[in-house]
Amino acid sequence: MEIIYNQRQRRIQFNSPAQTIGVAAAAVMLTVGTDASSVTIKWALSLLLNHPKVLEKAQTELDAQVGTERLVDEHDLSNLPYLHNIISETLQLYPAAPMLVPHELSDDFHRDPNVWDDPTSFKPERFEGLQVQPSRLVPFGMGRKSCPGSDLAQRVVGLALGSLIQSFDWKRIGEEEIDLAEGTRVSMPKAKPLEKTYFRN
Ligand code: HEM
Repeated sequence: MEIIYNQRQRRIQFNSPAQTIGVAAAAVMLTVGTDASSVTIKWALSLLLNHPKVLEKAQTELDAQVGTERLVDEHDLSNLPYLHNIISETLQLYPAAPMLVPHELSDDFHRDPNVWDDPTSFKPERFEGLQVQPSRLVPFGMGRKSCPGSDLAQRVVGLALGSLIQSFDWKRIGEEEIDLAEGTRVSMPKAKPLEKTYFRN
């Protein structure tokens, strides 16, 4: 591909309209991919705030595997199965890019009671011992057109979520549970923004 910088007009040109469309589409996908990852982190934190015992278990795993002197890094991820289970369960319940998959027939495929026991409950334990590969999760799509960013997304979400769990003791502001209503953008954000109080002893 030939990319030309047009100095007078101060803009980058591609040598065909098809290339321009291709590069624009890639930029959109990268933006949507980044958005999907950050939306997934917010859903995971919201679910953890509503399930303090799961949060405590994740913190215990991080403290045992990584310790309290440093933040989680990429090499630790393979030793943090429970953190992965939380991410898998979050993606099953709130897949961050449902509107990217126009060829999916059922909008509730990720909560199918024929596939998942008690599908609407947040139970990361259901993935225990399953060795789930990110690319095999339905929220990343299936087959040849499945998400090429699934591995990256799992790492980014794992590192960000792990660091947030390590660094703060997350608590809800009051007794009331976090509202888990779904918004309507492409990456299915939370309808209501996540508010929280947090501290780490
Ligand atoms: C939690 C985060 C993410 C989720 C849930 C997600 C989900 C999806 C889904 C459902 C598709 C459509 C698959 C299909 O058509 O069957 C898709 C496509 C795609 N995703 Fe992701 N994605 C995420 C993160 C990312 C990241 C981080 C990147 C890249 C940096 C990325 C790049 C792409 C690209 C380029 C496509 C289009 C593939 C094609 O049409 O051939 N995604 N993603």
